[in-house]
Amino acid sequence: MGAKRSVSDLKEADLKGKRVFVRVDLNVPLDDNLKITDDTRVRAAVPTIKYLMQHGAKVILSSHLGRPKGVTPKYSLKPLVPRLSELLGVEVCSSVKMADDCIGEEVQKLVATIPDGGVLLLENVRFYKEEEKNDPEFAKKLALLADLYVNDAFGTAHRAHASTEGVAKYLKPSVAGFLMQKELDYLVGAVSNPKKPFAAIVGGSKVSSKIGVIESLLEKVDILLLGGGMIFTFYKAQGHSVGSSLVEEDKLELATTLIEKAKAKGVSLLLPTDVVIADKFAADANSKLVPATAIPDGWMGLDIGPDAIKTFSEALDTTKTVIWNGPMGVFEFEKFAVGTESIAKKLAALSGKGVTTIIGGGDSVAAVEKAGLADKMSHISTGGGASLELLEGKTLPGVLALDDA
Ligand SMILES: Nc1ncnc2c1ncn2[C@@H]1O[C@H](COP(=O)(O)OP(=O)(O)O)[C@@H](O)[C@H]1O
Ligand SMILES: O=C(OP(=O)(O)O)[C@H](O)COP(=O)(O)O
Repeated sequence: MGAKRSVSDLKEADLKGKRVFVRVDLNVPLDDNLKITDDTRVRAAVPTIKYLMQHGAKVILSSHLGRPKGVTPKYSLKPLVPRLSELLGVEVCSSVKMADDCIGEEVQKLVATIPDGGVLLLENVRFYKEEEKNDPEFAKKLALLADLYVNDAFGTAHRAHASTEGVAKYLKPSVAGFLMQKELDYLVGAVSNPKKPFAAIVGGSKVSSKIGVIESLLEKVDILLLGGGMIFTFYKAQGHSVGSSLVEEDKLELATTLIEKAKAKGVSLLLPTDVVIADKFAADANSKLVPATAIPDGWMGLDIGPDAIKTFSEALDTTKTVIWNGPMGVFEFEKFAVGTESIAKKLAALSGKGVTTIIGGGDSVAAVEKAGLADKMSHISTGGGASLELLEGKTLPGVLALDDA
């Protein structure tokens, strides 16, 4: 996938008075009172919107929220309007309006009222099943609203949907927004051309969900640190007792192959030497520390131990680029969050010393945010699934559809 045209290539002459369809990812968590509990994605969408506003464009924002089946009030994007208005600045608040739909005559009428530099937020594009089917007729109806297209929805760029892929065929130019560009710069740029030594930390629950990432990273990294639930499949494959830890029996052979591949490629693959085990999968479980290779029956490994943290930290001290995907333990339970928190702290400290630190989406981001260290990292991805697919070396349809640079 070559470089894509960016919104920064569009100047005042290209934008003034133009209707710009901007696909953003405003799929944020809402509580029972429809309050936003994490506005990271809203904040991340702001630079592109502001740029377009400042250059006199009429900004039409489109996003999905959740996975609704048809029109579902709890998945309306209306709760996003106040925060979006706040972030875009008081003088433009009045121009953030809400269409009750995302296509059709009424929406077209509303679009016609957007002043230059104004913003309109369309209703959840997934209220139409045609969105996820990438229906060309639906994409044409979206395209009818605008003159050009900006895709800044990195978190949804792995979906070939009408608003992320189909619509790009009918609107030209079709360009990447600033967030999309930044995500690609870090997750493709820094990873394919990293300052070396380059380390990857891969954790999370299952080997099966990370095979692609591990295989792809083995081609690039000098050091690979493995943590989380997946390590027990590796230990079992090596003949160790893992008690009732998470194991994927059908992935034992694969785990052995991955260890051999790392050896053949000269990648230093480190597994935790000690683990914190629990007598049940619960926040209030009894716990103790044991060597990772000697977990007693009836106990399960839920976190990496202090010795592993020390070994991992020392290995990371030698690096210039680190990418992290997946927690080191069940960080949702306080007792088993130490490994994940320690790695987050280590990466924050390394960032301070000029090491490029990239957090590849999903639960690892939640863990870094929980530790209050998000602003210390070089880059935190806004996409879980999308960043995984990129790290696996896949091409994202939402990016592929954009104009080449
Ligand atoms: N030792 C473990 N045993 C069981 N589950 C684990 C263990 N370590 C981590 N996990 C779980 O893995 C989940 C995250 O896995 P995954 O979705 O693969 O990560 P990510 O979202 O970062 O890609 C977390 O919910 C965490 O509780
Ligand atoms: O939250 C998202 O993905 P993520 O949880 O993998 O980061 C995106 O908004 C995509 O949503 P989807 O997985 O319903 O297509």
